[in-house]
Amino acid sequence: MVTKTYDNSHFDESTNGVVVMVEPYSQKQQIQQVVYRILDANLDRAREGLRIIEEWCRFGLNNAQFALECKRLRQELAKWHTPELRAARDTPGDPGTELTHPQEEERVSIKSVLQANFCRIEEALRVLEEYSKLHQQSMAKACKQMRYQVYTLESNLMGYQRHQLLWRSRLYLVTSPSENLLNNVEAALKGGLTLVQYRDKNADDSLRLEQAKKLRQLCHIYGALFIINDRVDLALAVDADGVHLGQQDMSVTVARQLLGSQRIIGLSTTNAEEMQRALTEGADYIGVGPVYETPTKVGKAATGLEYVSYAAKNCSIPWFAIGGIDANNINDVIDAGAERIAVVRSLMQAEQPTLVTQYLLSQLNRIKPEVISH
Ligand SMILES: Cc1ncc(COP(=O)(O)OP(=O)(O)O)c(N)n1
Ligand SMILES: Cc1nc(C(=O)O)sc1CCOP(=O)(O)O
Ligand SMILES: [Mg+2]
Repeated sequence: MVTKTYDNSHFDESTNGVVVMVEPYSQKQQIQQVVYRILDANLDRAREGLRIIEEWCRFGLNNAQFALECKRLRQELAKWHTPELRAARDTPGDPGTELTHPQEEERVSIKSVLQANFCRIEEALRVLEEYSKLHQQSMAKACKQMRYQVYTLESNLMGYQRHQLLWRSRLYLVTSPSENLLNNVEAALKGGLTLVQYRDKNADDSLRLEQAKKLRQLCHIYGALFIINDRVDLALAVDADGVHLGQQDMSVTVARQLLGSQRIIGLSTTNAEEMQRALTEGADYIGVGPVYETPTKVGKAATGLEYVSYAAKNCSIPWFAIGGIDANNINDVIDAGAERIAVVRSLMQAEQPTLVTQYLLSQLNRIKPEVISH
């Protein structure tokens, strides 16, 4: 005789009212409810994350293409969010609503908001893919496809943001070894700097790696781009925004194969021929110089302002005049046609890098914004 009772027991006339155990059926139903709750929660999670990204694409970037892709994905998810899944919701009984992670509270920039939400969507889609295998195979397949579409969206959007910021950047700080490296760079970032290159020709790799990681983090906090001089491997190791190459370094073509299209590749040029090669090989920006002879790059002859004027007329990608530029001669360089400059000593040896950054930017910003285009 069965004496145990179960929630999903039923009255069976054939046994004269004796309670019949239907445990296998009951368990199956309970598991189905759990699966439905998981699907319901993760459909919401993925859609919320997409909405957050969509708002930035729409209002922050004014980019209809990215915004539409987010909307399309949200709508596709909505199709799978059926009433039976919604009916399984039990928010008061969900212990997860109380759990937060400290990182959820930390959002230092738009980039970190976007990255956190892409991560959230991708995780949710992975959960949906796995659990919907217990519910509906076609849903599992669709979620897998959507996950790959979100990876593509992430890569395209993050790359787009990088390139937008590159085009908007007018002042570029190339660092030199300094005991005050981080403080100096931070002071310049406080002045509005948006582009930083880590350059140390002599340090050990372990020190380079340590400093590059710290600088990347700092730039990330201030929403600035972080580029590594010479070394593609280091750029990848610290997840930098890109690399700056010289004529003697690895070619742009090979660097592009290693870094992909979303990261930035810059190339030094000293003449029209090198500029043309940089354009043909697909560099994202070039250095134009040395405009003046400089102790920072001993032995490299100055190109003078003529090459600056040539770049102003012929270069279709962002270019930075570099070499011996400071607060005293910046207006000569601007008058020759420069819209963007790169400096080492002017900021690394400044007593007040914030003020010097603000001054240099104020001079560069006198150039009409419509001149700088993408
Ligand atoms: C913005 C910018 N322009 C030029 C250079 C010089 O690069 P390169 O010729 O490779 O010389 P090193 O900097 O490696 O000594 C640069 N770093 N940045
Ligand atoms: C690193 C570098 N590259 C140059 C080039 O012309 O390719 S000039 C340069 C040094 C620029 O330093 P400063 O601002 O102190 O003169
Ligand atoms: Mg180099």
